[in-house]
Amino acid sequence: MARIRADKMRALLKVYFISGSTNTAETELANVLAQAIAGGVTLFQFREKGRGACSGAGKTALGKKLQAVCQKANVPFIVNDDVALALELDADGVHIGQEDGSAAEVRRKIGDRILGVSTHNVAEAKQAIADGADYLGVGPVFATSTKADTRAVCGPEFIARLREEGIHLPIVAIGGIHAKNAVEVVAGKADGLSVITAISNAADPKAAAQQLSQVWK
Ligand SMILES: Cc1ncc(COP(=O)(O)OP(=O)(O)O)c(N)n1
Ligand SMILES: Cc1nc(C(=O)O)sc1CCOP(=O)(O)O
Ligand SMILES: [Mg+2]
Repeated sequence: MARIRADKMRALLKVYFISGSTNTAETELANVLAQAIAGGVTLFQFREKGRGACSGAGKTALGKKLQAVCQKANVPFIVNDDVALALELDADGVHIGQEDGSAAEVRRKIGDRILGVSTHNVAEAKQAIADGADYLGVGPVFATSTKADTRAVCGPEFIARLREEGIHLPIVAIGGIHAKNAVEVVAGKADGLSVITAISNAADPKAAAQQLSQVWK
């Protein structure tokens, strides 16, 4: 296997759905994911965090179930934070943040699998690139109530600023994105839209994913 090419990575980031069992009122997250994929989700991140989240064997079992949904539809399956679980499941990749340890070490552990790293400024972005990231997660571009410990809202225009500073790795925006403001993110030079509640809380996850997908057309 070889590292993913930047053009393929950009295509996968277009509609990046992130979720865990605590993000949806629907008891079967696998159903929400299947509907979202039918609506055009291009990449999925299993992020099992927060009060009431599964751990241990329950987390592994849920991960396997969601991975099977992704595999059926040929959508790559990324694991948030938990490198050991990603290796156990033979996931397609891992996403880590600045508080999750060394990206270089994660790259050594996961080989050619996809590595995403959250970055908030040019120095972090350059370090993530040097460490072997395949894409950068940048946010929060808008206010979000899904994650309490975010940095300050940076606005979608921050991504254009990173480009001007010479950061050319694929970038996915995150934080408070929904169908109505997604167009601002696209105009701000992001390669992709990553969302939790815009899909996980939607009455119709398929339609929600379709609307986000439509922004790229
Ligand atoms: C695509 C994407 N971007 C950013 C994040 C946030 O990662 P992190 O800062 O490590 O926070 P947690 O998600 O681990 O709470 C992400 N998960 N995905
Ligand atoms: C997981 C996460 N990371 C963020 C960051 O800024 O790094 S914002 C965020 C939550 C995104 O959820 P929603 O789409 O519901 O706003
Ligand atoms: Mg993290």
